[in-house]
Amino acid sequence: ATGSAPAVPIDERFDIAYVTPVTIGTPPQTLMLDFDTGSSDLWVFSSHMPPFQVRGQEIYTPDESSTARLLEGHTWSIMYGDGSASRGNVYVDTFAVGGLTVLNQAVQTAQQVSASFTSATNIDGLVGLGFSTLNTVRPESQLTFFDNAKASLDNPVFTADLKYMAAGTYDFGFIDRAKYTGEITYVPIDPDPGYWIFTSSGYAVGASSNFSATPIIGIADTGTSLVYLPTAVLTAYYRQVQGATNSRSYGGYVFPCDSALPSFTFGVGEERFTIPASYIRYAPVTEGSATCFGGLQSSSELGINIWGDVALKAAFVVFDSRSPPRIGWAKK
Ligand SMILES: Cc1cc(CN)n(C)n1
Repeated sequence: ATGSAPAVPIDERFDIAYVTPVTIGTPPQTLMLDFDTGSSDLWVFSSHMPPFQVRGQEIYTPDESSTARLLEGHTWSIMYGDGSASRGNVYVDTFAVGGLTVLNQAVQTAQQVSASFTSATNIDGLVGLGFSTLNTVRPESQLTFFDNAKASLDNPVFTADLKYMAAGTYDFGFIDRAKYTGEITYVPIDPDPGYWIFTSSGYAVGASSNFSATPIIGIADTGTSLVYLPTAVLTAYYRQVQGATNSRSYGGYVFPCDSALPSFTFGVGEERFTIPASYIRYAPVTEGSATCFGGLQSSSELGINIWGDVALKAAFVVFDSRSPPRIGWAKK
């Protein structure tokens, strides 16, 4: 089996996050979920939430699904790197995305979500594509949809083709030769922490002229908007940007929106990927401001480097969960 589904930006002005249509239950209930390689819970806004926490999101109502079964005594609770959080109980039900159907998928129904989820009116929940060891359901942790689907997939892989201010694609079970150019460069993944962790071979400010060959261990995270890298890399980059400052009040590097920006190049093995300046001129700090927030930010507070959407949309990325797992990067 194979599947293919769109990854649609939730905002037409900035690539804050991408959502993908899925159906849950019988008859099918359609929700738009954020496919997140940086976590491993499949959770949804639900009929179990207080109405004031729902602001336009679609909700899953298990009582209206003839195939929903409560997973007795099971609960979940998750907090993400950005401080957002949610928790609730658990059902199993039929889950379908891009032509793929998984019976008895654990669907975590929210009872509480934090304010930032309530404000994200175009995100109805998340589909974790990390390793199932990270799943937060207790007393028995649950498998991701990808782990449940894997045995029936033509190949145990999924790919991310995210795009700048446009709809991209998640493919499951196959690698679409038409979505990339040249060859795919694969590097090993350390699955133990549960993330898609790999080592980048270095970086350059601008094109890959002055490339610094220095290993950068980080996670490929489709659920994070920006790129978070070590301070040394950030100072090397923003030193080239007129008026750039690391703003405590805005919580990161900002610069005048009309400043010239270099591109940013990162290495995967011998291959070099360049993030265009337009991706790094991420968004005005507030609507209409002449100050812009950078797409490259510091990882010093996070304890881990993150290759989020700003980097992922510069490439075609293969998440290959063969044994041992690996990640592949190709130009497009
Ligand atoms: C909701 C959410 C998901 C992620 C990435 N794993 N973050 C940082 N926030």
